[in-house]
Amino acid sequence: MKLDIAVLSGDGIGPEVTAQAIKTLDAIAHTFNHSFIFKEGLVGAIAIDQTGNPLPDETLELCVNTDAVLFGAIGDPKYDNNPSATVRPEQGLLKLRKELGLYANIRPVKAYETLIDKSPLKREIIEGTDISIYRELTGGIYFGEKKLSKDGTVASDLCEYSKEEIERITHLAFKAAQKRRKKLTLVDKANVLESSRLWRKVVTEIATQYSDVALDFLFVDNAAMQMILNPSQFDVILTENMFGDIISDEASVIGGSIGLLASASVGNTCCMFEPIHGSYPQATGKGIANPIAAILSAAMLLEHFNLLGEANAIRNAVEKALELNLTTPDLNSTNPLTTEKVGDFIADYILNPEDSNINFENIHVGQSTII
Ligand SMILES: NC(=O)c1ccc[n+]([C@@H]2O[C@H](COP(=O)([O-])OP(=O)(O)OC[C@H]3O[C@@H](n4cnc5c(N)ncnc54)[C@H](O)[C@@H]3O)[C@@H](O)[C@H]2O)c1
Ligand SMILES: CC(C)[C@H](C(=O)O)[C@@H](O)C(=O)O
Ligand SMILES: [Mg+2]
Repeated sequence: MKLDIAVLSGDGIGPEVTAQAIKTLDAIAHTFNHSFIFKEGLVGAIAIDQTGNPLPDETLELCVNTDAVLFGAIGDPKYDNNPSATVRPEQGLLKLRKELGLYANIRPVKAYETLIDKSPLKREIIEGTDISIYRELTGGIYFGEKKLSKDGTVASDLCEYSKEEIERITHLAFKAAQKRRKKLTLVDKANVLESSRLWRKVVTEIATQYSDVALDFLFVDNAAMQMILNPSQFDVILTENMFGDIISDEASVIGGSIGLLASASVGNTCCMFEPIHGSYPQATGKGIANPIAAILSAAMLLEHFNLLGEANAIRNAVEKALELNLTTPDLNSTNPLTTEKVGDFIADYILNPEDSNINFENIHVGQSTII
């Protein structure tokens, strides 16, 4: 298969982790005889620095005219720490999601057996956890009208949802639940918010078309607690934009590191794949960022194009790295590998999964090659 992939590495650790995802996709292309063409575009703080615009027109055009977008991360403290900045890196990401119509963001959360004892949560709590979070991505409070009074003392952000916005992601979430453990939990704040009451009404109506799926509801404050107390109760979680943002970072604790959590953002025509983490500016250039979230985002890209064997080859290589403790400091405090070395190992394992010449015991930080 030939795929054109727009690469938007962005800021901070974005370029480092995205480079490992590309290395992995190159190994897949080589092994399975595909052609992946990568074209780079500017986004975020680096785009502001170079063009004054967090999403230059050329980048948007590149993304519209490609098969898929691979996104790194954006964000820079020089904008985050300046409340009066008028242009922000985050605006580039939000505009991109909106313009590409990426209304559903799918964030899988899983407890890897080999990492369970590294999680701050107890084994018996997280064992067996396998959740798919369906986060609405182009509506709600992120995109409602923003106001600041003239004297700068009153501010507001409107949280607005239409029936159609709720319907389209709800169908995707129910279909996903049908292929999984047939349970869907709507996370909302319907005891307080009118927008949440609309979510409940619409989701309840649509549930009649998916009678094999058990639907339940949780208020977001309780859901945040349940995520830590009893995460294996969840199968598919459906939720609005901001709640999904927050509970997915929280859920990453189950896996052992946010550096493991990938995502797919889909709409009617375009698709984008990105780690759920941010630009982790403190780690920029240090080689300590975990590249696995970016690499698993590449696996989600392949799944989107029905390249299931290829996606599995990535997942197997990632699981091998985790099993052998060939990981970055977030998961391995005693003998960590660099971002690049983890990427090297994963790509190498894809190329030579059965190669008995790979001596896994001899992989050390500081070597330029794996063997
Ligand atoms: N999709 C995105 O591009 C995205 C997502 C979240 C935050 N951001 C932006 O990123 C910047 C930093 O935000 P933040 O510090 O709140 O969130 P962050 O996700 O960048 O980092 C939070 C913490 O998570 C851990 N972490 C994140 N990525 C990691 C990785 N790959 N490997 C190991 N550990 C990792 C680190 O401990 C880090 O301190 C901000 O500008 C924010 O707006 C961007
Ligand atoms: C950077 C920010 C706009 C973004 C979001 O809130 O959607 C991020 O936190 C994410 O999870 O992708
Ligand atoms: Mg987030």
